[in-house]
Amino acid sequence: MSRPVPPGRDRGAVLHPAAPGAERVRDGEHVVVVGGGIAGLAAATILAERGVRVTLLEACDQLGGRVRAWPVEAPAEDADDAADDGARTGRTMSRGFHAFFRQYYTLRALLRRADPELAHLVPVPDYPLRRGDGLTDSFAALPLTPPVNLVAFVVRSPTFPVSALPQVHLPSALELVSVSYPESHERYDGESAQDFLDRLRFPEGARHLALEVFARSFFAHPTDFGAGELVGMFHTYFAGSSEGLLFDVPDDDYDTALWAPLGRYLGDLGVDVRTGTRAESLAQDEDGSWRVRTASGELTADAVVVATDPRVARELLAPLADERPGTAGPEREDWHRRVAAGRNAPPFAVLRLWLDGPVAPEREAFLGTSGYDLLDNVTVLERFEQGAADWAREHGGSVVELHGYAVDPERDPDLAGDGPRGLDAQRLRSRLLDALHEVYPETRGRRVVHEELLVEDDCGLVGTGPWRDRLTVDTPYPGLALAGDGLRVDWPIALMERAAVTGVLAANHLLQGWGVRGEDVWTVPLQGVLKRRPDLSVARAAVARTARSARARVPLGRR
Ligand SMILES: Cc1cc2nc3c(=O)[nH]c(=O)nc-3n(C[C@H](O)[C@H](O)[C@H](O)COP(=O)(O)OP(=O)(O)OC[C@H]3O[C@@H](n4cnc5c(N)ncnc54)[C@H](O)[C@@H]3O)c2cc1C
Repeated sequence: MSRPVPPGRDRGAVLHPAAPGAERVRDGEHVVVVGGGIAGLAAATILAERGVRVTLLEACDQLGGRVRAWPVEAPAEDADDAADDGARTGRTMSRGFHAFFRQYYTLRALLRRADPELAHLVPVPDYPLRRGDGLTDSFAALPLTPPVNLVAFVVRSPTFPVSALPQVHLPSALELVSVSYPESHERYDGESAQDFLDRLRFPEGARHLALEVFARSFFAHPTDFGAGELVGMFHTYFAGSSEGLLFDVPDDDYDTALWAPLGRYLGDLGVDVRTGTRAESLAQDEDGSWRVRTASGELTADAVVVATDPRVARELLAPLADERPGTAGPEREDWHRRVAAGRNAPPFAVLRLWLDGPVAPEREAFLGTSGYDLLDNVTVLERFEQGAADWAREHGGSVVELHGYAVDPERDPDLAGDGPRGLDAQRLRSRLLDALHEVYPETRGRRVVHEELLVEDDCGLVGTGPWRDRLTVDTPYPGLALAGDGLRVDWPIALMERAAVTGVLAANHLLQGWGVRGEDVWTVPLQGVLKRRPDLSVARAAVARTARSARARVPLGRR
C-alpha cells in the first residue's frame, strides 16, 4: 500500500487514522453542536459529511468564535460617515489578529472545504520580534528543518548571543529536542513556564523569544502557564516541525474570507446553522436522548457536542451533576470535579485604530513586541486585508491593531477601573497608544478617525496542574462530547489547531459509536529530533556548516 502523502512540506508528519466503519450513518441521527467557533465548525463539518443531521447553535451573529469578525456601524456623531448613519462603514472589527501556521493541518483541511486552494490565505513574509531596546529577531530567512533551524537561529539572533550559550543548562535544553508525545505532556506537571526557563538558564535578554512567541499567546503570566505547554509549542512550531515558524493570514476580514463561506458549505450539506442563538441549558432524558433549550424553544437530539468557550462549557455542564441524583457514580463525580476546576486566563485587549495617515511603508505587516509596556504586537491590517486596504486607500490612512495580553488589574493596579473586566478602559487605551507611538513614531502625528477597543477574558488558562486532570473530548455521558482549544489532546498541537482537532475528534467519537468511519488527523512528528534520530552525526555536520556560514554572515557587533 502506498504511504499517505503528508499535507505539508514535513515528510515526518504523522497520520492518526480514524477508527474504520461505514461511510455514512443510516438512521438519520441528529446532533446539536453548541458553539460555532473553529471547534464547533469542525465537528459540524465532519458529522454532516457522514450524513448526520446537524443543528449548529452559535450565540453570536457570526461564526468563528474567537476568530470572528463583524461590520462596524457608523455612529450618528461620526462626521465623516454622517451620511450613512447606522449603515456599514467599510470598517470591520474582529476578535484580533490570528496567525495561521503551516502546521495547522486540520484547520487548513477544514478551510479547504470552502476554499480548496486556500486562495484566501496569504503568507506573511516575516514575524519579527522587537525588544524595548530596538534589537529585533527575525524568523524569515531561517532554514525550515530542525535542528538546523535552531542552530541558525541562535547563531543569527541578536538577542540570544552565542556568548550566552555556555550558561544554558544543557540537560534542560536537550529536553526541548528529545520530547516524545504523549509522555512529555505529563513530565512537566507542576512546573511553570517561568520555572522551566529559570532551570534552562535561558538568557534574560532573550526571554521574550520564549515568552512572547509562546507563553503570552496563551494570555497567561509565565508563572501561571504550564511548562509542558511551552515545551509542546516549542516542538510544534519550531524544534519538531519542518513547516517553519511561518504563517499565513486571511486576505480579508475573517467573516468574508473564512467563516461565511464555510457556513454556506455547511448549509449546502443540510446543516441548520442558527447564528444569534444561545444554548441555555442541556439535559439528558432517561432514554439517552438530549434536550437543548434555547430562547426560541427546545431541540431534541441523539447527541450533543459542547464546543463553547471554556467558561460557558463549565456553566452548561455543571447542572448535569444534579440531574437524576443517585445515577452519578465515582467516574462522573470525578469528571465534574475536573470540569469545575477549569480557570480562565486574565483579560486581553485588542485596540483597532483607523488613522488619518499611513504608517511608514517599511513597517512589517506584523510585529511582535516586548518591553513596550502593555503592547504585545502591532498589525498593519491594510497590508493583507482587502477591506482595510480599501479603507486605507480611500482615506489615505492606515488600519492598525494593537494587542495587549494578560492585562490583569490584579497584577497591574494602574489598570484597575470600572470598565469591562475591572479595567480602566481609557487608561488601557492610552498606554497601548503610547506604546504604539514609541514603536512606530510616525503614528504620533496621526489622528485617530475611529477606534474599537475590545477587552475579553474567554480563553482557558493552561496552568501548571496535572495534565491528566484536563478534560478530553469524551465524557462519562453517552452522547455527549466536548470540543475546544481548552481540552487535552495527546498530540503536540495548540490553539486554533487544537480547536479544529478536538472538533474532528468529537465528531469521530460520536461516529464511532454509530459504527461510522471518522476523519483521519495529521500532526507534526510526535518526537523531538534527538529522539527520532539519536545518531545525529549527519545533522551535526549540517549544523556545524550552518553555524559556520551563518556566523560568517552576522556582523561581529551583533554577536
Ligand atoms: C486575541 C487573540 C489572538 C489569538 N491569536 C492566535 C493565533 O495567532 N494563532 C492561534 O492558533 N490561535 C490564536 N488564538 C487562539 C484561538 O482564537 C483559539 O484557540 C480558537 O479560536 C478557539 O476556538 P474554539 O472553537 O475552541 O472556541 P471559541 O472560538 O471560543 O468558540 C466558542 C463559540 O461558542 C459560542 N458560544 C458560547 N456560548 C454559547 C452558547 N451558550 N450557545 C451557543 N454558542 C455559544 C461563542 O460565541 C463562540 O463562537 C488567539 C486568541 C485570541 C483571543
